[in-house]
Amino acid sequence: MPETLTIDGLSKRYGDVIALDDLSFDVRPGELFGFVGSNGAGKTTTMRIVLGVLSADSGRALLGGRDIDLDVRRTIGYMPEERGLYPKMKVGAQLAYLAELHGLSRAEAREAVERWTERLGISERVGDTVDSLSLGNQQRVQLAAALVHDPAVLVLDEPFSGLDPVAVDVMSDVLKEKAATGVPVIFSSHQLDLVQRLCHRVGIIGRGRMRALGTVDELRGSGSTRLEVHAPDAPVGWAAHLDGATVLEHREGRTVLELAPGTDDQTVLHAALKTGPVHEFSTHRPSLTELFREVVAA
Ligand SMILES: Nc1ncnc2c1ncn2[C@@H]1O[C@H](COP(=O)(O)OP(=O)(O)OP(=O)(O)O)[C@@H](O)[C@H]1O
Repeated sequence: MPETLTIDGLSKRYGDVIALDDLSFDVRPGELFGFVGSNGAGKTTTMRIVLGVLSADSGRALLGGRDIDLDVRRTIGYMPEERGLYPKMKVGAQLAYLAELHGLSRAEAREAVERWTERLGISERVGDTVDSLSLGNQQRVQLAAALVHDPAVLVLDEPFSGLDPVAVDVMSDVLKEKAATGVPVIFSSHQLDLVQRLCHRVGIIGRGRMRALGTVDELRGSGSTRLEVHAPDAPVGWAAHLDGATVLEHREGRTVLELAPGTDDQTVLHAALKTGPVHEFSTHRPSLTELFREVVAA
């Protein structure tokens, strides 16, 4: 039965560095959750604590309300940032070994290795050692390693970094499919266009705290809205006194305004129409990348 992954008040210091500061969020069954943040924001630290390879100073990680002990940990599919494959071992043997380590019988392991190497486009490489593969193919093997034991939750640290566009598509499809079966999937990434396209919800972490959390639409709707108005007869200062609107630029009848959350854009349109014809009136919602910059700079 699919279960929720809960991060509950995690704090972690390394000496004077506060890596995590009372961090809480959850990843729900069937959800693709994008975990984004600047370098050093605390993503890897969080994921390592979830896996139990690092201990928190305080707070807990839970799966289905249960502490993540050794038994629960075996049900997690994990792709560590530093990757974790044995370079001299053959791909097929390594994946089968990992599957058996997670409790599959030999026959089940063989079947799972065949299925996932086929799905991830590396079936011709099962007899090769990991270190003879390109980095992108090693990453596909790493994803196969996270999947062969049919995990109850997927925790992936930068699974998309260094992949070619075809591999990005394969990785995206596999993550979507896993989520569609009810598995909670969390992955970190700096590729925000990809996160925007793929994820149900996104958490932006900064200096160890969750700075923004929600669906992509919620996040983009919560930021400031920009409006571009082309009113050729509008004099300079026509929008200077509109409540909730800040003029960012005014040039040759084109005005770019930033609207505070909750400001009605129709008020701006009425004001523009009072100056003469309005040839263009368009809203521009911030992309996840623009929003990220705002949140991180705050
Ligand atoms: N073993 C360690 N010893 C000391 N400080 C550490 C250690 N591991 C992480 N840190 C510090 O903890 C903070 C969080 O690091 P973390 O690796 O979790 O960030 P991240 O969000 O994964 O970054 P990136 O996007 O660069 O991978 C950083 O300031 C980092 O320098």
